[in-house]
Amino acid sequence: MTTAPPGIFWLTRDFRLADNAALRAAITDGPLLPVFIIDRLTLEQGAASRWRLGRALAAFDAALRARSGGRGVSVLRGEADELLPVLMQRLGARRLHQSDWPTPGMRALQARLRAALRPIGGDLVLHQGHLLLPPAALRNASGGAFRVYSPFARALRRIGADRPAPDAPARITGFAALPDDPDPARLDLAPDLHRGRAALERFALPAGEAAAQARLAEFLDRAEDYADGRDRPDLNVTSGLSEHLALGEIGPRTLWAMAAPQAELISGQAQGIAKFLSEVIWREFAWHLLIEFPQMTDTCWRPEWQRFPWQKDGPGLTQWRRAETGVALVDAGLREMWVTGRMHNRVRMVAASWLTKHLLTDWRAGLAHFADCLTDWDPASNAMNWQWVAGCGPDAAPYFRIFNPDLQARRYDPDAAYRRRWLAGTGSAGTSEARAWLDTVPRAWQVKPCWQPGPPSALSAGRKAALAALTRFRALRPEN
Ligand SMILES: Cc1cc2nc3c(=O)[nH]c(=O)nc-3n(C[C@H](O)[C@H](O)[C@H](O)COP(=O)(O)OP(=O)(O)OC[C@H]3O[C@@H](n4cnc5c(N)ncnc54)[C@H](O)[C@@H]3O)c2cc1C
Repeated sequence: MTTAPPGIFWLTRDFRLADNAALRAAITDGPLLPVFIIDRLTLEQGAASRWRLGRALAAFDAALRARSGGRGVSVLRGEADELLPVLMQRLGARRLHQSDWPTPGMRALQARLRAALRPIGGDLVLHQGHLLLPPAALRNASGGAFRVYSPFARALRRIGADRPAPDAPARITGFAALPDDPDPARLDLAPDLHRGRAALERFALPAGEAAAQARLAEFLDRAEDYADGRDRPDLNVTSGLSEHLALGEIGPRTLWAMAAPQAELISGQAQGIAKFLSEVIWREFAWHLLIEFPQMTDTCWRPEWQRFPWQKDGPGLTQWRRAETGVALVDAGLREMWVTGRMHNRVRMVAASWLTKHLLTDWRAGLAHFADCLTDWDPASNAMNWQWVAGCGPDAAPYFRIFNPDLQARRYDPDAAYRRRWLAGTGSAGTSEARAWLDTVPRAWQVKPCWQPGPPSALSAGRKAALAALTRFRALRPEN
């Protein structure tokens, strides 16, 4: 008896059953064989994001097994362009389905894979799922890509993002597991997680598609506070959906389809949900920019900024990485990120501004640290936001916009609850969050058990030095 060839679904960042065109297409090709590959691109990702990816994979595997008579994801180690052609030839499969994840590294890999498939008559079929709309659907009046957020957002709203998102298939016929298949639930994708996994595990939010949908529903019920409260790190106001979106545990289309009608129907929620959707459009904007300008992750969007004399290294950067700058809001945020893999957006902006403006340090050093520590790491959002804060990105903050972290703290953390949570130290007033940070930092850092503020003059001196350097640079390059 010959076995029918499988429908191969190459999982990358789309750990969901619903709203997954690649999965659907694979199912129509034959019994489903979902394959995840631990390749160079996976291993190059930051440790926290890899750790989170492992949880997404395990949750997806469990959800899939529940619908396919126990058949889960096959995990391979190696390079996709070497493994997949051999696998397809062996199993007689012609097509390989993937949800497109349009990073520069993935684009290069897809090109190599296509070249390797050609001689055997195989084909890589890309499906949309990571974005609301493909870049070709959103062009400015001259047919080019938008470089400014507001017209981009207006165009997206005009076209509308509310396409129907297909449900998860009720039952799936699975293909037999591959020999020597490791169990996704037992895989450790981040053995090099240098702060240990205890803290991340303790503070982790539930992973997986069901958790993502529940989180969205729970957020929509309390969205009325979002417009006014989203900048407050001391409150639980934002959705916390970024990890789920980054890993494709929920598709942006599903999110839009669930949220947008509520913005119109439920009085009191409308403003909050509209603001929330405008943030989701920032994510979309970041990806459209990355597709247009793949160098964005390591090259200044504005070419003249390539010459800015950033500090590359030094004690300021080390203190910043170790959350010992002496600036309360900055250190609190960096500690939160170290321990939980998350950091509130307002605090990300202030921490990034401190590094790039007060310390005049290269935004790429900050981007790399965030990429290593964030569980919601997203190459497009990370790069766009770092460039925005540093002033060298598209539609960026003006060069003279230098956040005053103390003013920001007073405004957005008015009772100092957030700062206390992360900086309280080990004494009787210590919080479990602050202790968790002390427990997880490497001994070699020799951090002090009690957080100490830096000299108040650092704020004004840093601001003055930054303004002077930025003004000098601007005078040299008036096109800035
Ligand atoms: C320097 C810096 C680096 C960042 N790096 C990342 C990153 O690696 N991954 C990431 O997902 N976000 C990044 N952000 C954006 C933002 O901080 C997070 O998306 C947000 O904090 C996630 O929390 P939330 O899901 O509760 O957001 P909510 O306020 O509930 O927003 C809903 C969704 O909108 C999107 N969103 C919100 N704000 C932004 C924004 N400024 N830019 C792009 N999309 C946004 C996210 O997908 C988010 O989940 C970065 C911001 C800064 C300033």
